[in-house]
Amino acid sequence: MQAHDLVYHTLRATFSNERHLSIPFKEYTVIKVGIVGGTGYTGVELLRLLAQHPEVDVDVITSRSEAGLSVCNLYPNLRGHYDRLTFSEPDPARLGECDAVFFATPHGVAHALAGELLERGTRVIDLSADFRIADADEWSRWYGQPHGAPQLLDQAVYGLPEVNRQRIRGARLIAVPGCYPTAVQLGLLPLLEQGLIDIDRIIADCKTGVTGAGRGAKVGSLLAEAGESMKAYATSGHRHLPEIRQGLVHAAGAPVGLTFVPHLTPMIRGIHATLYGRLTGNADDLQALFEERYADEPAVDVMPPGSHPETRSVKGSNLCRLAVHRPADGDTVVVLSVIDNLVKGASGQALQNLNLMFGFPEMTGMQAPALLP
Ligand SMILES: NC(=O)C1=CN([C@@H]2O[C@H](COP(=O)(O)OP(=O)(O)OC[C@H]3O[C@@H](n4cnc5c(N)ncnc54)[C@H](OP(=O)(O)O)[C@@H]3O)[C@@H](O)[C@H]2O)C=CC1
Ligand SMILES: CC(=O)N[C@@H](CCC(=O)OP(=O)(O)O)C(=O)O
Repeated sequence: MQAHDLVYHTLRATFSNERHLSIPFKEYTVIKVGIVGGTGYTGVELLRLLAQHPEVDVDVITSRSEAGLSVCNLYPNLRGHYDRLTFSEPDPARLGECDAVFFATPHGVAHALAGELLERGTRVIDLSADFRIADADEWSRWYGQPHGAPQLLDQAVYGLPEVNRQRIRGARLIAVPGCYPTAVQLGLLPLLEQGLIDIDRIIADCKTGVTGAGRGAKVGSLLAEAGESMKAYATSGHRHLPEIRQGLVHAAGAPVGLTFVPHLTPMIRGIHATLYGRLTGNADDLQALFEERYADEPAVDVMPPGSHPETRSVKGSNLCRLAVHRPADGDTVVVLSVIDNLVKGASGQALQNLNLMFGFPEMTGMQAPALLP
């Protein structure tokens, strides 16, 4: 079933999927989705969110290392939601029967498979960096390998709804923004769009939790290495730098000078970005500027003046919480931006894109407030 011929599947929605059994008789437009890379942190987060989505049926979920294992055996938090779903080897023919496929895989995997799925009429939502950078040579320089699908770049839409909502609605291939790029761009967009800061000297000082590094075993993610400690990394150039710069240049309409320094902190989830700019334009009411820019954005919350948003205030939710400050009424603006790297920074944003592409209410599956504490 493809997007253009969606039909009502009342009985299927009600009886074929255990997730719907407790829901009273109702008509649903159910689409079938696949997830490539279902054992990773963003894959399991997609499953958690999709379990609350009445119009999506997860039909295929892949893992090469866990093929044959029941999803609920690996992730007991999903028991009762996906009891008949089992990991399988990635099979383009099966995936191509889905209306949409999410790639929750390391870079390079979507390059290899996306073209075939698009030809079969399946929409692709890629959480990796494969299609985020418009210039294939630039991508190759930062990712240390040739770009595997430059012919698809023309149709890839950068999936930041706050910038590209209309294009996302009509897209067949979505590049879901990275976690740091989401937090940084949302914090700076209002200032850049209005030409209020010196675009030669922007600073993004960012902190992440350890799930940002994925579920694979790495010494740096061990409790004894990352716990009770904090460090900067990739100061001379992180792979998200060209992606962030691309978005900021688009907003400013001119080249920007950006210093981006990421830090690893002993959190499980969360990104905290502290963004600095030197004010050059008329900045009488920065609070009103931010409130107006995001007034109609369901995934952005501009907090009251003087606020200091906490990462835990967005844990598990598809929200970016922002606060804007002008210390001592000087010429420096400081924007604080927090997201959950696995939700607005990855799987939630991916689902927000799917909702837009298929005409579902934009935050379907993501209505619950954040977990606190
Ligand atoms: N973690 C985060 O906060 C964020 C991650 N991202 C991006 O999302 C993607 C997934 O991240 P994350 O969930 O953390 O990654 P993980 O390392 O936790 O999981 C990767 C998944 O991909 C599968 N996989 C690995 N290699 C291949 C392959 N060659 N072919 C098919 N499947 C493969 C793995 O399963 P198996 O090996 O069994 O097949 C596993 O299920 C990455 O590109 C990451 O950069 C984006 C934003 C934030
Ligand atoms: C802690 C840690 O290692 N974080 C990752 C975050 C990147 C990420 O999540 O990948 P995307 O490029 O797909 O967004 C990093 O710095 O590389």
